[in-house]
Amino acid sequence: MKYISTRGQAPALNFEDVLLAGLASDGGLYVPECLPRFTPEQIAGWAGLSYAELAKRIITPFVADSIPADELGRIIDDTYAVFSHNAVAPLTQIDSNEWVMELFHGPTLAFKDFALQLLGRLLDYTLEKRNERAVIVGATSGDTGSAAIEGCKRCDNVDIFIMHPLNRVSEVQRKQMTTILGDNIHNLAVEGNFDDCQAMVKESFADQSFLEGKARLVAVNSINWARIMAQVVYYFAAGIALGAPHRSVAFSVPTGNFGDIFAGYIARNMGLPISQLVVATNSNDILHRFISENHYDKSGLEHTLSPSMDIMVSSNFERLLFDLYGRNGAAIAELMDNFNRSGQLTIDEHRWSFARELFDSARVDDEETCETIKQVFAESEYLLDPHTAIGVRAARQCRRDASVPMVTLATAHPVKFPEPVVKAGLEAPELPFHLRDLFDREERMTVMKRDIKELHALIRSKSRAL
Ligand SMILES: Cc1ncc(COP(=O)(O)O)c(C=O)c1O
Ligand SMILES: N[C@@H](CCOP(=O)(O)O)C(=O)O
Repeated sequence: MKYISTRGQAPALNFEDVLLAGLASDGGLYVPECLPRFTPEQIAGWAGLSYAELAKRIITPFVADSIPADELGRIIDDTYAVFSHNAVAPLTQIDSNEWVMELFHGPTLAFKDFALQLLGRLLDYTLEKRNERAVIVGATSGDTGSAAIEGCKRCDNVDIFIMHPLNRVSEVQRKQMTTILGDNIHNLAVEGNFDDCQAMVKESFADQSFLEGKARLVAVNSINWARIMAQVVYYFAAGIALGAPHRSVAFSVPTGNFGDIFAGYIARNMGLPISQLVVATNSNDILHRFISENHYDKSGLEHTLSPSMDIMVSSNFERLLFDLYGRNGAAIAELMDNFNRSGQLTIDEHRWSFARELFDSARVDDEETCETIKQVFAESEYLLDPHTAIGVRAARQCRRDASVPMVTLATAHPVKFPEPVVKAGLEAPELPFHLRDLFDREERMTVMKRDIKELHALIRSKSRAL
């Protein structure tokens, strides 16, 4: 399978090179040139498979020319063996025909583990095989950081630098990142917001001269196609459990960088009958404004009770635009150029209407988030984390057809975000056994300005590869 850039100028690559590439050299994001499509008979035949077996069937066509089947099988088995629930992504019913898919049974208690446990192993395998070293630069609003560190901490061939916005992640999130100590792990707390951190990641890919050709720069954010690929699997898992391919399914997805919901869109294009995708945002509602009014415009970033979604510029939105513009890279390059200059974007009406056939959206503020946590707990004694609460509220607001199962992605465990739980008048849950001493562990991080030169100097001084 070949991968092409959304901006049409970068060379087409195979999976291995895409895994190691991050952003394309023209500033675009890599996507498969042509998606594999499964027949209803194939999908029906997957009922009852374990999560790992299902993952092998879905991931194989994306990686087959880079990773032999037996290696891939071993990597996938190892990846999903570390999850603490046998079902890996269990479904819990919270109302009639309404479900949450729990994506928080991995080591760091958020959906990021699904892709980053896999990515760490894929990187390890690939770098070892090529005898190469890599520098990872990532941005996090709280969850990607710890999942990436957990996923890559054992890779001897990587140095990992993770930027988070100073004082803008929850205590548990920060501790999960900063207490994993190792010579190859570097936590950087940036005086800025998530968008600043993400912009510095992209600037680093655009000009890699600071590496002096001595190491590869690798992305762990969802700009890396491997992240999206791994996240496609759980849509199939939920859909099949609820009757696909004989029955359609709808999903509501707490959304920030548009990676998770984009994986749902890909699952649909691969043959899963998804009839509706709900983009659920917090007050940082740029994506809701696009879906509801065809107006994508950058405004100030607010600090909310769902900090992982405090994101304004959504990287993966470009991947959707690429499809909406008939996969015309030149058109996307121009569109993104205009957006970078003006901070605004509106697309042709017919393209937007096409997106609206599948996508709906809702914006949920902090007060409504706490109300929803309280309401769902009163209805079913099920405790939602604030991001999932946004998803559930949006699902209830936007649902098109009550006969279609509606699944909200439970993207994090509530233990990571005690503040909104307590504000909802409920008791915060206790940390699970493997994190019980989290608050006693030694922390290590460096505070820095939003300054690309400072970042690159730090990387040069700390990376073992440079
Ligand atoms: C808990 C949680 N929910 C939802 C999201 C949003 O997901 P995405 O950025 O893929 O849209 C994130 C961060 O990305 C997150 O950490
Ligand atoms: N919410 C994320 C933000 C980064 O998104 P990513 O999916 O592109 O890695 C986080 O928790 O860090």
